[in-house]
Amino acid sequence: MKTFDYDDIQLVPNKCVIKSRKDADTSVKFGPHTFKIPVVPANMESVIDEDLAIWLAQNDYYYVMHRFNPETRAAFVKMMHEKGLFASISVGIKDDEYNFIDQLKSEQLNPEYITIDVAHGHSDFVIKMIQYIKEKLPDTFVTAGNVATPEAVRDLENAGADATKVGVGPGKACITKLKTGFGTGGWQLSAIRWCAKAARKPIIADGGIRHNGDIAKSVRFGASMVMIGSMLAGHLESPGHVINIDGKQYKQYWGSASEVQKGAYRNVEGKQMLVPYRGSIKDTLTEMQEDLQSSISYSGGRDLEAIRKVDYMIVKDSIMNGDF
Ligand SMILES: NC(=O)C1=CN([C@@H]2O[C@H](COP(=O)(O)OP(=O)(O)OC[C@H]3O[C@@H](n4cnc5c(N)ncnc54)[C@H](OP(=O)(O)O)[C@@H]3O)[C@@H](O)[C@H]2O)C=CC1
Ligand SMILES: Nc1nc2c(ncn2[C@@H]2O[C@H](COP(=O)(O)O)[C@@H](O)[C@H]2O)c(=O)[nH]1
Repeated sequence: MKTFDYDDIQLVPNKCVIKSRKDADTSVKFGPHTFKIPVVPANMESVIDEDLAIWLAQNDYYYVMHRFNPETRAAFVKMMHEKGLFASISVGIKDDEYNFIDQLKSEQLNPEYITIDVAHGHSDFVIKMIQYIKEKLPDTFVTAGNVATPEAVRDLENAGADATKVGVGPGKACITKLKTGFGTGGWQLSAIRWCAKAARKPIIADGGIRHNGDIAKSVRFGASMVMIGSMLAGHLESPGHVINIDGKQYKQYWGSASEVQKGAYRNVEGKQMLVPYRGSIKDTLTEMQEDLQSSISYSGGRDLEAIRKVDYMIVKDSIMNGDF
């Protein structure tokens, strides 16, 4: 199969029909809510915490809280609902997680969104968890992942998932490709395209975003939402500490399957690294929205739908020469 990734593609402009980029509508409906932009910070401990989740929900951005403080999740759902905000949490697939779903049901805490967050989402045990959540919390919008193939998307959708998350190994802090030989690293955008053709429900493109223009490319190839880790980790609001090295500021970004996250060197498929400090996430999200408005203008339309129809050129191995 001929494959490509974000740097191998350029979208082809169409005649502009809007007077100003401000007139381009970047909003997206995902599940029961409509959000400002099709971007969600990764559900990683180094990317999101409760304060950031509250700010994102208050400002019409989608968020997914991580699952690495499992005992705080029920209180988190309650707190968000008391503030009049939507609750969006993550679960795994181990036995305790079934007790947690039972707890949510018995306490009538119905989160609007649950994301099943495991490395290898094409699994009987993910299917079982989807079915369990849908039985106990039928009104909750369930995203399941991560997967890499159309067959996986169809299996999870057939089990009841409302959305699937695509991307195995393209992440910046990822070493899955090196440790296991598997994944979509190097062909993530092709994987989005391949999976989106089979999907009957929304897909989230997860991992490998390195530039704002990659968001538009993800939308072009079928993503409804784009999950971003490293590019959203280095902010004032991000959980890690600011670190000064030779007059430059950085923040720590660690993989969810790293030794740092796991507290042990077992089945490690992620690493810790430094990302440049970028100030407030508010400015970065605003810039992403402005760049996406520009993308819509280049697509010759007024909203995200227009991007989905544009032509593209494969420019393998050429476009990054000297650009950055
Ligand atoms: N998107 C990506 O490319 C990747 C993301 N991650 C992230 O790292 C975190 C930890 O992930 P994960 O290890 O799945 O979470 P868990 O530790 O919750 O493991 C998931 C469950 O699936 C079992 N399992 C069987 N085969 C695999 C496999 N190949 N990989 C992982 N689990 C398997 C595990 O058992 P056992 O542990 O006994 O094998 C465990 O019971 C998550 O947040 C995940 O999103 C991790 C790697 C890749
Ligand atoms: N293989 C691994 N993938 C991981 C790990 N922790 C998170 N992730 C995935 O990466 C994306 C973010 O990617 P980025 O390119 O935007 O930085 C995240 O949403 C997860 O799917 C890990 O330890 N190993």
